[in-house]
Amino acid sequence: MVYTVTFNPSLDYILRLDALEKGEINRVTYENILPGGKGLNVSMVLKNLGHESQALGFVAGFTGEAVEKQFASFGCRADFVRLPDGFSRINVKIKAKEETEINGQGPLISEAAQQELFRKLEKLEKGDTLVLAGSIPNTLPDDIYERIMERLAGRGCRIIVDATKGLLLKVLAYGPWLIKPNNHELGEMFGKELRTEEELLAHAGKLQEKGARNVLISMAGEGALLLTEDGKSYRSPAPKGTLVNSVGAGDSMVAGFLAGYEESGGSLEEAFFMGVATGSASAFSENLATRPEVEALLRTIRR
Ligand SMILES: Nc1ncnc2c1ncn2[C@@H]1O[C@H](COP(=O)(O)OP(=O)(O)OP(=O)(O)O)[C@@H](O)[C@H]1O
Ligand SMILES: O=P(O)(O)OC[C@@]1(O)O[C@H](CO)[C@@H](O)[C@@H]1O
Repeated sequence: MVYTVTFNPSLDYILRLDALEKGEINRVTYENILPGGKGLNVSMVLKNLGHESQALGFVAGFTGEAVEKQFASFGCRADFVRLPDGFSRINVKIKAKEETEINGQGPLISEAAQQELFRKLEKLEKGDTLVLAGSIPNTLPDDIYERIMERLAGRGCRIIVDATKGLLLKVLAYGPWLIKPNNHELGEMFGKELRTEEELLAHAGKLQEKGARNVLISMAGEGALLLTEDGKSYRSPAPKGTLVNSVGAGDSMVAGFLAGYEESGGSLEEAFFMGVATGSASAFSENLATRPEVEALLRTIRR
């Protein structure tokens, strides 16, 4: 079973407008509200691809109820910890000439609530996959990913971490099965801009030296690279298409990778191409990738 953990789920309020004028009243031409947060997105795309998962994390208040309800309406399973106070955040995604995002802070997560999540994670067993994705609210200790990985050590679970630089660097010692920095995040981890594929793969190798097993580097419209634990590397251009909504492209890529790995009986190469196609299918669509969209793109990049 795949479990996704999202510490700070959200309602993503997606707005489209011709131009965003600072300091003015702006009127939108399109609006939508979707459940969000990286782990939830991974679960929703897995569902679209025909794979079950269970989402874990924290929700609070009326926005939390809306997250739960909408998430369930997509046919996704969740076992969230409900917090007594506060409300799940609303993240505003403004699509004008350029994309602007305003992500909320999220509710306070008490020590007792953290323990409740840890109890839920006790059910993980050999062969299960855990996806830890997204930021940690600043009301939580920033070693929480490490604490989870420490507790699960030796159980034979595959752990995927999709987080930004500080968080990601800290979990490497626990041997995550897959990490997915984008090319900019990878550069930031080393305090430099990485321009060529050779530079990116060399630095992915440095993350492997620190403990990461497989490193998937996403590069938005430039495609992706994969460095596997047995030293093989794969590259793929992004499929051709028109960018409609890049929110969740990275999460979709993780879901596609997992689905591809599962469906191919454990081929990292197949997982990689399915990941790229799924990321791009989400980027080219108003909503998250669907199976027919992914299959159509996969045919354009895979043999
Ligand atoms: N403009 C684009 N054109 C084609 N494919 C894209 C585009 N943007 C994203 N993708 C696809 O999605 C994958 C992941 O995108 P990206 O590198 O932006 O991840 P990310 O930085 O984690 O994104 P996010 O945090 O917005 O989810 C890319 O490797 C590519 O396959
Ligand atoms: O604030 P975080 O946790 O880093 O990111 C949250 C978020 O921006 O990521 C998802 C897209 O990847 C959105 O659904 C969500 O709003």
